[in-house]
Amino acid sequence: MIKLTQAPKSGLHGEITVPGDKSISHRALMFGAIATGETKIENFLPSDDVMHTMRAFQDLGVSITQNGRQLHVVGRGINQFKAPKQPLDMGNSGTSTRLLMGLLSRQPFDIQLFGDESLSQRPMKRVATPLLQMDANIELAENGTLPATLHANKTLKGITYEMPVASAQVKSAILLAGMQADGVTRVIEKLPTRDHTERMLKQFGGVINSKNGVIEVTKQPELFGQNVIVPSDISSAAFFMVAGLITPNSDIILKNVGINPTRDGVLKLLKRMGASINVNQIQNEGEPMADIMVKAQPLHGIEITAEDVPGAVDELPILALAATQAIGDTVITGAEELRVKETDRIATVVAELSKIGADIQETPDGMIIHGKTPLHALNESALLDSHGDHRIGMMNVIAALITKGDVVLMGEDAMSVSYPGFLEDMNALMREKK
Ligand SMILES: O=C(O)C1=C[C@@H](OP(=O)(O)O)[C@@H](O)[C@H](O)C1
Ligand SMILES: C=C(OP(=O)(O)O)C(=O)O
Repeated sequence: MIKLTQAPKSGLHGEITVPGDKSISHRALMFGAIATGETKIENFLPSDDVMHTMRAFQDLGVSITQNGRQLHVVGRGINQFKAPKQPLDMGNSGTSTRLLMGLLSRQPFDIQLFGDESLSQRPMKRVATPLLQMDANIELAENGTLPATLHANKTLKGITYEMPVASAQVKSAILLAGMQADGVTRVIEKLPTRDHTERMLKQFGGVINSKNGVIEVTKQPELFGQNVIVPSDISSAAFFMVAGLITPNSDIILKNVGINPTRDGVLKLLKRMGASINVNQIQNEGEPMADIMVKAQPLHGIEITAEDVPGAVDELPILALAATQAIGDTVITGAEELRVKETDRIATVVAELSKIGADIQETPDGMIIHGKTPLHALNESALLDSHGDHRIGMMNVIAALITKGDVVLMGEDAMSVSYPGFLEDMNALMREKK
């Protein structure tokens, strides 16, 4: 349990570089492991989730050495792993689990995957269903969850799969299996989801075509080790963007943030709320990056609908906090995917922000937030809870900056799932302006 603090009257100031992107760090490890030759990863994110992916590959016989945020992977080539001696521990990480189910669906030995309590409740059939159609041999627990067994399997066949949910994890699992399958694998997306897998496959010398929502891949003969530079995670940066916008007198610069157009929904939505955010692009190739400048300013309520969700799916909790400080109503619909994340994020966002006086209602597929409401600890003191969910923990820390009264946070450890050092970076922005 930790005591949270309000921002100083002079606001938040300074320049920070948030850690590397979680989605890209997972994928860099995966492609490094199946490539031939060496892969160097710069600005790797050593967070709890990504470390579970790293240890899984070590259990599969891949040599990986870590030096802080630099990683060195000696690839084994596709289908060249060693049989692991024990079940692979996926911890809290949906991305590790779902992508590895696809990547490891054609190995000559059985592999078991298990996860923590939260991950063991999340739906895995969405990945197993298309993989079974590809002739993978996957067994899940009766209710379609972990633990999973990926049974030994020699062949996979390509399929055409129309995605029933907008999910980059499902798409990536199919593509990672499709790279090892006979024939063509085609994924059809109604709404675009993050395309880091597609971009990285190209960087590693693979061939993949994507046009008008149809992504096509065939068997990849060989991939080649690369130097990967991981941009800073826009999902982590989003907490400080909102902090800078809603905390009076603030101005913050966020360096080297990944602004892949399939991930930058938070910028688009904040701009729609009236924010003027300065985005100075510094790299255009591979994964685009920018320095982002935010200043405290007034916001107004907006409608966020299903089309907006995939590009900002992990940022909706912090956007809900921004909406409490926006004038007018913010109505979020088409966001039922939030119910199957680390927690039911519709329920946990509403529960937490209600504790500090937000006017917020839960709906089946989203929430309605009436702004602008001053936040204050009801009964002088508020006991906030991460519910074991990193993004809910960080949302609470940012909320406390503008909440009157005593605020404490339970379950703060969860934040290291995606952002080890979050509180230190937060504190650095709180130092009084010189
Ligand atoms: O592919 C990825 O790296 C991710 C995809 C998203 O999940 P879904 O595919 O379930 O939407 C996102 O919520 C998660 O944090 C990371
Ligand atoms: C949903 C998330 O991650 P994952 O699905 O990998 O657990 C997240 O990081 O917010």
